Amino acid sequence: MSYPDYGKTFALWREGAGQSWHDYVTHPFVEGLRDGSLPRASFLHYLIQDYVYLVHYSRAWSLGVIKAETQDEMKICAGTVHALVNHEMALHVETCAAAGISEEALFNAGETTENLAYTRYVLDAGMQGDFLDLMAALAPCVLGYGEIGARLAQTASGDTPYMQWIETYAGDEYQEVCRTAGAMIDKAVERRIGNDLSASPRCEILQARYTKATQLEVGFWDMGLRGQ
Ligand SMILES: Cc1ncc(C[n+]2csc(CCO)c2C)c(N)n1
Repeated sequence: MSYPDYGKTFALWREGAGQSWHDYVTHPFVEGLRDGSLPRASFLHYLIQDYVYLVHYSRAWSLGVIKAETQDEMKICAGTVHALVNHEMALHVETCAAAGISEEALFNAGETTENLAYTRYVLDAGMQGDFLDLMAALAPCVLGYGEIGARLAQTASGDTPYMQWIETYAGDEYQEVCRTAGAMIDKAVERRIGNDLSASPRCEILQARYTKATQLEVGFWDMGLRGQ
């Protein structure tokens, strides 16, 4: 099956991540969302951890504002921080509130090791490196959920209780976010490396960051499944 077009850097990194990418986007947790078999307790466990994830993930996009070299990069990073803190997290708060879990409980939830490993890895990639190192570690999250949403919208059972989750990521608004992020990454590569990333000495390390973040996404789904 084809995948969405989020630009040429995404296509290269996605291909380079190979089996890890496949494991991420077709994980049993994702299949459980698609066919509705995912236990509610697993979903809630995932959502609570994901709230904490988004706190640190927002910090990583804030680092993007610091590492940006153009106005366009700065605007997109600042806009993403705003969207995360004021909108994306609200979705988690709403769903958890309906299950009797308060925002304070979410903010103070104990962080699992898989969760901590992922976000601190991304932050460290950004602190050690430049804007591209940070983007390579951030990209699997943004673009992976876009690809997952687009696929699930076409194949999900009509009666899955997770349709709202699927529609959030499959919807035009989120797909546009992915295209904008993909185009911004292509421009950032062009500016710092030129038009042939695969021939650059930086290619290997950027790919390693992208692949590692992808594997940490797989670990995050595994963690979600354990919350049954
Ligand atoms: C573990 C984990 N990975 C990816 C996402 C997806 N995601 C995180 S922030 C965001 C908005 C755009 O930056 C999206 C789609 C998630 N929620 N949790």
